[in-house]
Amino acid sequence: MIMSVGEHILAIDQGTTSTRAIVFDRSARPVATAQREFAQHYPEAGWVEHDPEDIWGDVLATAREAIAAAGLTAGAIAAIGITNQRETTVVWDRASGEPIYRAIVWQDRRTAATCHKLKADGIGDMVASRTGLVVDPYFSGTKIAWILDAVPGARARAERGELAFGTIDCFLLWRLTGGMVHATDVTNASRTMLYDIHRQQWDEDLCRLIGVPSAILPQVHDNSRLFGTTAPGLFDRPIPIAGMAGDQQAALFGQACFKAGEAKSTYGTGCFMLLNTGETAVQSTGGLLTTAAYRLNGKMAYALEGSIFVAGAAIKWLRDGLGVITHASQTHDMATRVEDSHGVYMVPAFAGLGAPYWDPDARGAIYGLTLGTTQAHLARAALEAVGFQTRDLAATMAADGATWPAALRVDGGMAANDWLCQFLADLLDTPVERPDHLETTALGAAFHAGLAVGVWSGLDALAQTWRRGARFVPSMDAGHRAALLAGWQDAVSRTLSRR
Ligand SMILES: Nc1ncnc2c1ncn2[C@@H]1O[C@H](COP(=O)(O)OP(=O)(O)O)[C@@H](O)[C@H]1O
Ligand SMILES: O=P(O)(O)OC[C@H](O)CO
Repeated sequence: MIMSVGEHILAIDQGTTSTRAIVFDRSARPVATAQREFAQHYPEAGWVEHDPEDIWGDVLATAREAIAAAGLTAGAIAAIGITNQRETTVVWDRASGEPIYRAIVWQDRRTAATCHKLKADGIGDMVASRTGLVVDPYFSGTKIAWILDAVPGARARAERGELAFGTIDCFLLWRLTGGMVHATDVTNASRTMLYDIHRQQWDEDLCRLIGVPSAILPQVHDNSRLFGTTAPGLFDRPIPIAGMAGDQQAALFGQACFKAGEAKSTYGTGCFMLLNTGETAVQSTGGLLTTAAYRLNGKMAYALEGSIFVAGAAIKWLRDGLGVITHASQTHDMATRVEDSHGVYMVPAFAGLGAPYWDPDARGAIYGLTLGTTQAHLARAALEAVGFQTRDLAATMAADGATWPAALRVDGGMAANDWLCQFLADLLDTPVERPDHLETTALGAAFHAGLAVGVWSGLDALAQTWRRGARFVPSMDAGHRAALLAGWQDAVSRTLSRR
């Protein structure tokens, strides 16, 4: 264990649309937050990029702001925990530290044709059995290969060991340590389509087949350990970086879902439901992912994951694309104002469909429009789509034989919406529990870092900090639920690309 004088933990939560830094105290309460939204780049249809320099600038600025807003100096920070949008891929020059291309974001579909070819070549079973994933542009592997082929000379430089790949956690660790450490953690590695989650090492066969030289890959570590120390000059004192985890696994950890059979669903840009399956890596037959939940002291816990690409992003589209709302929270009152969605179903396949359909070529659709359709019906249909997709994941988990939790814990910006939480409870026929603050992703990163430096003694101490804010109990009758679900299934089947 690393000994440290401070008692606070700084969590960096680098998300898809914004970067947050949150200072937590020993009782796991957020004492100060700083947040910045950053630019999304859509250079071509289906492409999504971020500027890694924007991300780095925002991380540093929000980290400093949060420490100052808490009335602290770096000396009071026992450790930093990093959590991040997963899969998003950065390749940089080891000598200069400069990215050779913008970050290709997890939502980006540019490698769909490559993935179709890989599937046609028959590597789907190998990918599933070794990495727990499905062959899809979502994951980092084909994005890395794309950058190496698109940037002149990059492949040769990668083979000579001059370039480094990292997901956002890894890139930030590199920058925070002044280029001293090139490492990631098991949860982020398990999203690359290159990492064998059973043998817990990079898979040379997959690297060769996907076209990724192993010289580019980072070291892979437990989630909770000393990853490195911040470079001189970044803060008024060097701070240990002692926790790292992909944001969805961090949320599972922050929700204290430490036992097999406990699950959380996070509603941000997308929706990600993770069920802790303990030491057993459950292989889904229905399109869910098997993924590392966390590894502590060398011992792996696995999770079954359902990944939905569009949740809050549909609400953002109502605001920014259609101008139907000016603030996301308005959707609550709009959904409440109408009796039902008036037969409108929205299938938000803006970035293809993820679990359990895995159709990268599907595109969004709205069905059932009439002259009586209002903005409120559209808003309600967008919220309902999030519920229906969650129900699809839950049904697949049940079909995979997984133990369904007594209650589903929810978090993420969109979980602030009471109407959505009640609809989730009704559709899932399971109580939905919301913690008293929704920053569980950041908290999970703080937990990992705090465990490593002794701020918390172990998982029991962490579990005791979980505080329920609200509970939503199912109240929809079974016939109504079945009718709604039938309409949804019909809408989805009309949207699939049938490739
Ligand atoms: N009250 C609300 N009702 C519905 N959607 C909301 C509400 N508040 C936020 N959202 C949506 O949630 C998303 C923000 O959640 P957040 O967890 O910050 O996302 P991320 O970490 O993916 O950037 C946005 O897409 C926003 O449209
Ligand atoms: O940034 P978020 O919260 O939308 O999460 C993105 C996921 O990690 C993508 O797998």
